[in-house]
Amino acid sequence: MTKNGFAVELRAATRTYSVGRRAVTALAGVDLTAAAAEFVAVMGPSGSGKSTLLHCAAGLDRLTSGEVVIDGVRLAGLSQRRLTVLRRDRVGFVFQAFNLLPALTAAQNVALPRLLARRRVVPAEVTAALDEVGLADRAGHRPAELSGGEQQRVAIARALFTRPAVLFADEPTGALDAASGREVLALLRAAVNRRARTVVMVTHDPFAAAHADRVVWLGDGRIVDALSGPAGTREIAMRTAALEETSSLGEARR
Ligand SMILES: Nc1ncnc2c1ncn2[C@@H]1O[C@H](COP(=O)(O)OP(=O)(O)OP(=O)(O)O)[C@@H](O)[C@H]1O
Repeated sequence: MTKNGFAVELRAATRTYSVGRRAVTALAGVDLTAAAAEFVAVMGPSGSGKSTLLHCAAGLDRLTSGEVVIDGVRLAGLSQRRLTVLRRDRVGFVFQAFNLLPALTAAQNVALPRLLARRRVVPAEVTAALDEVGLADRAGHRPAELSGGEQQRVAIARALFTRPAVLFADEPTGALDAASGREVLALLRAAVNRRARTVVMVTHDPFAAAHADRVVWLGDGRIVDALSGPAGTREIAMRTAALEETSSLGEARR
């Protein structure tokens, strides 16, 4: 944890892309922080900037202006090499499509980031990481031999294995059935409650967002609404519907 208690901070985060001669503003000055042991959900309509926010916050993409600080380290000041090291050591990422390596077993997938960092891997620790996601008995299975929910649980074990300051999750339940989605959300919640990890999750699903401590909504690259304190699925769904109505009215007027 940093002195100010934030695992991740975005300050006036702005990202524009050039598309031909046009500039597309994906993020237009976002201020967002996630405290240590906090679970933040990011919602908003398609194209509102959610993935861009997550990718910039995780150091997978660079801001055009503004700043990202992870665990007290400003990303802008880092060389490519140091950024890679910070991403490897301090950041976990879980994707909608699991992104496991198909040729490796569950255990090898979990151990891979540490092996790539040329760190020692203790087999018992890999087993413990898989045990924590309920898959100790699947350690030798390859992704094709696991269900989607099981693959995502391996991906979570892999992301948490380096004990990251922050775990970013991009629609982690988007490709899962309801029961598997619930298991994944319970694991993310447990990582916050039991391991004091910080989670920032992009989701379209109000039920998923209801697992967070705080929900923020993006619209046109800006934060347009926020709910602090745990909120129910209904409340989140109602706010989402209201914002989507406002944004489609805005589009119709343009
Ligand atoms: N690499 C890129 N080049 C050009 N434009 C981009 C790029 N990435 C994102 N954009 C644009 O930036 C805006 C925000 O995109 P982003 O993918 O962050 O939205 P999103 O909220 O994650 O959408 P979705 O829910 O559909 O995934 C969109 O207008 C998108 O077309």
